[in-house]
Amino acid sequence: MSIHIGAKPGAIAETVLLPGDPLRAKFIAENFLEDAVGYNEVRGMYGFTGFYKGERISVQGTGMGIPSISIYVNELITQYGVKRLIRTGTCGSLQENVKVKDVILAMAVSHDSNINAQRFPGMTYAPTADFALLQQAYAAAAKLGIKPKVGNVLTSDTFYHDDPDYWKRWAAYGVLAVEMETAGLYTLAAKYGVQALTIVTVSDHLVTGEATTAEERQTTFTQMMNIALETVK
Ligand SMILES: O=P(O)(O)O[C@H]1O[C@H](CO)[C@@H](O)[C@H]1O
Ligand SMILES: O=c1cc[nH]c(=O)[nH]1
Repeated sequence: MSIHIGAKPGAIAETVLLPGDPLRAKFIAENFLEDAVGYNEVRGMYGFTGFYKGERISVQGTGMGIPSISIYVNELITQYGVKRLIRTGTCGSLQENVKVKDVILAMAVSHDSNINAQRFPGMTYAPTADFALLQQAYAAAAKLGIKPKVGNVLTSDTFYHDDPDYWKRWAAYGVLAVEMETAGLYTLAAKYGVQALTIVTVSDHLVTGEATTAEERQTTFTQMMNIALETVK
């Protein structure tokens, strides 16, 4: 057991899917994995291990924001030997041509994270996806008939910004969408020499104001799960 994950040694696979929402972790385990067994309920942050087409895979909720995902990613890598981490999350589109329910592969990530600002004082680190995983995910998506957007996303520490137009600067520089964890995930994966990729589905649109319901976010964004699972099978 680690401080925040109640799993026995060996109970977590080397490949882990990471949704922010623990109920999405449960949904993935129940609908996409065979013989899934729960290994964590600490803080209600569900974790399960099962099989997808014979490949042993775990799925672990991470909570929201870099501080929360960093706790799980640190413990998964350093205490459970996890080697491949794929975030399956939601995001807000910053571009007219990136529509609600589109899937994005985060090739790189911009951020306003104070955690990385403290980690690299006076310097700027550019967190990026693992190239092999990115390539495999793009190929897997093509085989599934899905054409994901690929590019730069924004990881923000803040969901409710004081300035409602804060995102427009990022949008002007081609950033596709905003979420809250990928900069932390990619930075820790680089630190520990393991593979990471973020696949996100657009749940709402900052340009048009469109939005999806919590239930849709939990249960209908299945393309990204299929891409993630086909990537690592
Ligand atoms: O749906 P998840 O994976 O939680 O991702 C997005 O949703 C949350 C905000 O509503 C943040 O965690 C953001 O990154
Ligand atoms: O972090 C997030 C996720 C979805 N939509 C947003 O605007 N931000």
